[in-house]
Amino acid sequence: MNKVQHYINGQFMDSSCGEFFENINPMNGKILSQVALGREDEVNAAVAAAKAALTGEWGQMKLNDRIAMMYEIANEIDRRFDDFLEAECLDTGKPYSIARHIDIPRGAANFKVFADTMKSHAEEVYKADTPDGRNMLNYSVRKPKGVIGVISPWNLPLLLMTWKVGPAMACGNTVVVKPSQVTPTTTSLLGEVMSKVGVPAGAYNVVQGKGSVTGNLLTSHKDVDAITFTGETKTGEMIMQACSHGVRDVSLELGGKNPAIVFADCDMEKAIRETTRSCFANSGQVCLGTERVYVQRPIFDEFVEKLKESASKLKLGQHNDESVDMGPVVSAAHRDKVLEFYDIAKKEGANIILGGGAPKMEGELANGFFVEPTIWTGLPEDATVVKEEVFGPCCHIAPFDTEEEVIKMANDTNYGLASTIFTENLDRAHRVASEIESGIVWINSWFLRDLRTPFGGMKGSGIGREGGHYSLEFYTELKNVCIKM
Ligand SMILES: O=C(O)C(=O)/C=C/C=C/O
Repeated sequence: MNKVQHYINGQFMDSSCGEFFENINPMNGKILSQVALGREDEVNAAVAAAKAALTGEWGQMKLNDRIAMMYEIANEIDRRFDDFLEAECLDTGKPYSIARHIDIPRGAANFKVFADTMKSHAEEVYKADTPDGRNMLNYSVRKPKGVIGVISPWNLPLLLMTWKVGPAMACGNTVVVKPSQVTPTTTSLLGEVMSKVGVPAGAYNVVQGKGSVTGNLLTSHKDVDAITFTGETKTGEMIMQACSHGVRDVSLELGGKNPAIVFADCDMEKAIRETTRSCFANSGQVCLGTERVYVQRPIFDEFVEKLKESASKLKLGQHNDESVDMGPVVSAAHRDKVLEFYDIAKKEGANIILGGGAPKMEGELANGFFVEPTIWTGLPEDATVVKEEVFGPCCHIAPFDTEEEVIKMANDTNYGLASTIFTENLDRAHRVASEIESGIVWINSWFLRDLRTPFGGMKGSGIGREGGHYSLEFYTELKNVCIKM
């Protein structure tokens, strides 16, 4: 049986308690591997190794050498592309067709983009008069924050973990990563990359385990200088509380209930294609995904019919079948949660345009955690699946008449992460984009990413922005130095 171990101080190891937990394959419910269960000993060892590395070989490394090492890590991820692809798809159930183009390429890109940022980033310098007729020069310098706790989610495990580890390490920090218990493998695989590249021991550490135990130990550890987390809003609130002890910085990218706004003057083919992606890609398990669709009344019936037709063509199946569009959701627990929302929608009187349950799968996939792509209409704006994040392959479509009305509906949520707008009237596109309360707005597109842009949510969707120099703001301490001349 495969084992997934901790990676601490440059070494793979089991837990001192000798305990493991099972990693389950979402495609068939079978055991994939035994995963070391991290507890106090492992968290303490990982944090101690990370802290020591700050003053050891890693902390003393010259900037250019560290930048070069970031590129080497990216190149090694590329060299082991197929290993990362297989590991990620087996852990998550996502098909090659998604992981090959999104998850794994971003694993490498997330190191390269921050190596580039470190090379080109300029700091501010100000020259000013002083009261005694002389001058002063003020300049700022950045120092790494120290030991960064990284708690990464199960929907895009490698992408979202390296979206934090890349900038953190590029800025000279050390990291202790606690991946989700349901998707442990690629964090340990990245440990093999770090060893291969010769990253000094202690710079990158992984403690496997359960959020309620290992995660809590990490976020409350006094030698962890800052925490970055992507995941559910409730968990984010708890992590923020833990960080208040010792006044430690926290970066949170949390949940969303993202609206798509489709105007009657849209390019219908584009709107259908992009909304099919934003609702159903990755089995709807994308924080940026769409779960509310607002369509201007004159095209409402046509849009519903065409989205139903598009979604009904999605092929569910095995991760390594290149023709498969959608796999299972990540775990039995998440499958049950999504199906519970499906039942609630039915009870609250939804028109079920498509899906609404679990599909009949053949062979060993019959034990997989599959749910049907689902489309509802006819629910009021205060319905459960219109207000709460399902995080599954589903959406509710509602009609609207005026721009003012739809902006109000779109903003009537505790979240504020992402939104999409479909219109060929660019004045309207920019006008509506400026009114929508979300950190990210895509116009006539979805999940197009320039990694230098500010990425993050407002309201209950999080705190802080990641990407380009925005990540530097979080992963460094900024110091101002003033010289009198
Ligand atoms: O594209 C990104 O950088 C990113 O963070 C994606 C997040 C998706 C969350 O589910």
